[in-house]
Amino acid sequence: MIQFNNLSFGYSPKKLLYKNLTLEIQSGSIYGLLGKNGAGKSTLLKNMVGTLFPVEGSVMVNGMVPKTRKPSFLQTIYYIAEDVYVPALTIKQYKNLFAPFYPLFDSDNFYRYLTELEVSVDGKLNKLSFGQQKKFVIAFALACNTRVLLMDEPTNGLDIPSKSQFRKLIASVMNEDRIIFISTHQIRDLENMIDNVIIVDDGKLLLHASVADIADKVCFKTVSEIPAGVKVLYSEKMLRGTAVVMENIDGDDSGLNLEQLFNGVTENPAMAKQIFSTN
Ligand SMILES: Nc1ncnc2c1ncn2[C@@H]1O[C@H](COP(=O)(O)OP(=O)(O)OP(=O)(O)O)[C@@H](O)[C@H]1O
Repeated sequence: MIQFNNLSFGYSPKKLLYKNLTLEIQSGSIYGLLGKNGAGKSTLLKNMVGTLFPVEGSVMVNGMVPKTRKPSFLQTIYYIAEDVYVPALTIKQYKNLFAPFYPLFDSDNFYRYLTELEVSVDGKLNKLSFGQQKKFVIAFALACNTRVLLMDEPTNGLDIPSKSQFRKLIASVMNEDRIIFISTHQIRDLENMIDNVIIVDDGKLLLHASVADIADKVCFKTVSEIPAGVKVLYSEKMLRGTAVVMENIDGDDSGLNLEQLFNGVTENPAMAKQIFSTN
């Protein structure tokens, strides 16, 4: 479990980005972290891995304090940054150098993931294309078998087949002890994969809800007229009617449209709060 307890964080002491953030992230779940540019997504991930740390309050990852960066903590968490960096080493050299830091590293699976993601194992890593480097890092991260896996824009730069392969791999490595936490703008890449959604804006937590809770509280419809007497979180004129995200008063099961949900929550946070705070 990851617990943010009244966490405040700012890059400058005079201007806090997060103020009193309290949030609990459960094991056994895949989280999608969404937010506009500059909303504070990467900052949140860096607080979890301990490269940034709170000004006030705390963050605990499976009972450990990230900022101490103890080996016993670092071997349980893997963070894929948005911009990957790979040294001028072969895949084998890289594995021999870095895998020993992760006691649960699975070499057979590592090569299997590379094959499934179609990353060539010959030559130096820095000669691979950006997308191939990204896939190499994903394969390595998955093979580390850490209890916490944080990924910042993992599908950025991946081609279409690789994105679906990525989703399959994530589903295959998930278990009840693990937390997989993905920050992204590529909303479509997350649909059908995540079971919890977190939306932040300007350092504020606008939404933390399970996909089941979202389906319970709102429905996604295309209507000819915007319905009256019901909370409409978001509407958008389409070719055939108006797409709406509205309060789910009839218990409809209309699936999830993360993009529309995101637009509704960020444009209308007060209404989102009202809808999602009801039981
Ligand atoms: N090293 C830094 N020093 C000062 N301010 C920073 C630093 N890194 C980020 N910020 C600021 O903190 C805020 C949050 O940045 P962050 O990178 O967490 O956003 P993000 O949601 O990940 O954005 P994006 O989607 O564009 O990657 C932004 O206003 C950004 O300018």
